[in-house]
Amino acid sequence: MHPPGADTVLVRHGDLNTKSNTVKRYMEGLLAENLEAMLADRSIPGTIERRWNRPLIHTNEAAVAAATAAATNTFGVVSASPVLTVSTEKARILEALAATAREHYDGGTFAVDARRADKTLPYDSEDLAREAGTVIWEAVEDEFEPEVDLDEPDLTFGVEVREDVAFVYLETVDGPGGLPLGSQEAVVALVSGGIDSPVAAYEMMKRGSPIVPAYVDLGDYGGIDHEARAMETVRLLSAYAPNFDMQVYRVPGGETVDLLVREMEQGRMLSLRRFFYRAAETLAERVNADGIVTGEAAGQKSSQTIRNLGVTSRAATLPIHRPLLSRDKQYIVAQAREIGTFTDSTIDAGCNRVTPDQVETNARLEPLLAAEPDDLLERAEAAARDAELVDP
Ligand SMILES: Nc1ncnc2c1ncn2[C@@H]1O[C@H](COP(=O)(O)OP(=O)(O)OP(=O)(O)O)[C@@H](O)[C@H]1O
Repeated sequence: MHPPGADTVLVRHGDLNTKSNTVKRYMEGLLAENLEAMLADRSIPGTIERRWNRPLIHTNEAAVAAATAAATNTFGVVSASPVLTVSTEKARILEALAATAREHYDGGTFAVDARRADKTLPYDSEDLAREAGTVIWEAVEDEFEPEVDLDEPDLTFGVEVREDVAFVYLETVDGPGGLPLGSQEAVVALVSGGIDSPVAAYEMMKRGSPIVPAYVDLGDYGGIDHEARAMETVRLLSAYAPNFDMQVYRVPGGETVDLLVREMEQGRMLSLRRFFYRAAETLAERVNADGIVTGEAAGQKSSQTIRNLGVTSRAATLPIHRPLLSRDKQYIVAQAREIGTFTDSTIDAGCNRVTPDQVETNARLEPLLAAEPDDLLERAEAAARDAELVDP
């Protein structure tokens, strides 16, 4: 919902404001590039203007809702509003508010949220809010019985007055927050066909790290559905990063899984993790990434007890980031739904099928190393070198 004639999107960012001016300028530049790419990917007309702390997207009224949606899918954006731009003259602002009220008010309570960045203007935000309330009231009172509610209004008329222009809007749509993608170094994302790993990858992207997705082909223990699901989630994630390459490295792991199932009972799941981490690390060297991200959460599975994570993580020297470590499943599922990667599928494939009858929750490194194939980590390195790039 937007004021009649709105053809601009006001974009707000958050964490960038805590940076030094040089870093902030750099990050704002990245944000502008990412916004441009997002618009182009969705064929939305628009140009980006970098002003004050608020990037603006200039588009047209027919595209302003789609441009707002694109902005609120861009990392680093806290919120965005489709706005009508008018001069800072109070009469013009009040006129725009009255026209907006006539178009969109249909009963219920309302409030005015007025902000003023330029303290030299001949009116302050309180005056403006008061007069705006009266003007809106008068615009609709013939048809309705308007009511003001400053705490929980049905409709909020927003006004933001800057140095040389003012913006009038009705809607503030939340974005993901975080930092612009590309402002941190890349990480290799271990993605399976599950619910958690795409959410973990998304969390790293949200903090600015492009991801290099890696899927370990588990041979007969994975299967076509498992891989298809992993690819589909990467494809969905790539919509948040249209100007970043999101091809997937498919790491051949089938033979090693067969070997582990044949030769190990207890602990084989942990050795498989060690294979994953070392493969991811080798891949990271290959693509110049600085970390690994997984969807693991403390205690979610036997391989994810704090002790087991401690033992298996030693297969890699690069940091293994686990943004979901402290999250409950319910939270992760809600987040997966929110970002669009949730899948209802409950196919029994992937690591679950490798799990032995007797699970290990309390591993120690030395016995695990003694039990696993001697060349496990060399196998992982070779597999990462042989990994092929596939389109998700
Ligand atoms: N086949 C695979 N290829 C790449 N990474 C994998 C694969 N299987 C598991 N992982 C990684 O190991 C983590 C823990 O594995 P787990 O067995 O819990 O995965 P899952 O339940 O199949 O999937 P998810 O954790 O995504 O819900 C995953 O979050 C993912 O980062």
